[in-house]
Amino acid sequence: MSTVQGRLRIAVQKSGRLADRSLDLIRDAGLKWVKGHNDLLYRVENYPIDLLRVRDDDIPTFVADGVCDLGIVGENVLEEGRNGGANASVVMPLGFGRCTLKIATPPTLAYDSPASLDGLRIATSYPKILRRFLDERGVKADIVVMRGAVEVAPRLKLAAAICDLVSTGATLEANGLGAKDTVLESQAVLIQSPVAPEPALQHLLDSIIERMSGVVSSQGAKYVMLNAPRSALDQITAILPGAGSPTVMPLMGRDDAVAVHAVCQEAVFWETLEKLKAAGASAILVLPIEKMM
Ligand SMILES: Nc1ncnc2c1ncn2[C@@H]1O[C@H](COP(=O)(O)OP(=O)(O)OP(=O)(O)O)[C@@H](O)[C@H]1O
Ligand SMILES: O=P(O)(O)OC[C@H]1O[C@H](OP(=O)(O)OP(=O)(O)O)[C@H](O)[C@@H]1O
Ligand SMILES: [Mg+2]
Repeated sequence: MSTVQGRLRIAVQKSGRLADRSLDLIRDAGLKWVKGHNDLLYRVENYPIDLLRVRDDDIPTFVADGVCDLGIVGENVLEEGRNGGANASVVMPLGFGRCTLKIATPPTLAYDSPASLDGLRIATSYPKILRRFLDERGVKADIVVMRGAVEVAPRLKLAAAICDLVSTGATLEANGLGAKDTVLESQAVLIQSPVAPEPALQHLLDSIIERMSGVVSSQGAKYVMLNAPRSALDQITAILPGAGSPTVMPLMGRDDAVAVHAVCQEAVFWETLEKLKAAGASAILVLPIEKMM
């Protein structure tokens, strides 16, 4: 049973890289709140739901223990937080907060493969994930845990190499380190508690998940409308990126051409429009999609 009677709880990062995008997703799923005095808890006005704003490291535990029904957290934090007990399950990847946990080394260290780390010290904030990575490859290395500023460890001679999150690579570059092997690819995920909510809230929980799924799948998706010569229909539908079966409709007074409407799940670039045009398409419109279910 959820700990608060009559209300669902969603755990989100209070401040940091995932905070804004997590609230955007929840807002796009139709939830409304006003920021009150209580910084820890946002009370949703239009549904019996509270948003619990916490350090991201605490989110997997809150969700695993049933303190929260849902949570939004990076896969890196979720993996690092796994233990022997009941865990939160991943409902879906959310497409933001993408980063990679990588081994990085200074130029003075000869690195060919993880075996090059044998006998060395590696600094990281992700000791469990790194230990598993090394064990799977039979590499014996010491791990020194740092909560932040991991990239300074080689300069301070605290460690020979590091294992840290990378996205643009600017932090590594600024510290004279080079990215090597990938330990984990990560993005934000929606996680769900193994503890069921009280029965009266199950329907709301399912509906929030479905709405979030709709928001995520409509992100980047486009609605494309165009006119196509019948003779080029196969070629044109093949060019449309990530379109399932497009809708094909007659055009009034035209036997030789049809209107094609398609939902494209992948980005529609100018290059795609140029290819469509070259294949005979005309009157091409690309529209954003606000909601999808
Ligand atoms: N450079 C990055 N680019 C994209 N996503 C990142 C990057 N660094 C981290 N992330 C993702 O964002 C999550 C949150 O990062 P952030 O730096 O805000 O965490 P934090 O400092 O641990 O915050 P908290 O105070 O909540 O503990 C990370 O766990 C990771 O999933
Ligand atoms: O490859 P880059 O784009 O440079 O990003 C990588 C940096 O981003 C993260 O830290 P963040 O900036 O979130 O600060 P933190 O270490 O205080 O969490 C991560 O720990 C790296 O230091
Ligand atoms: Mg944290």
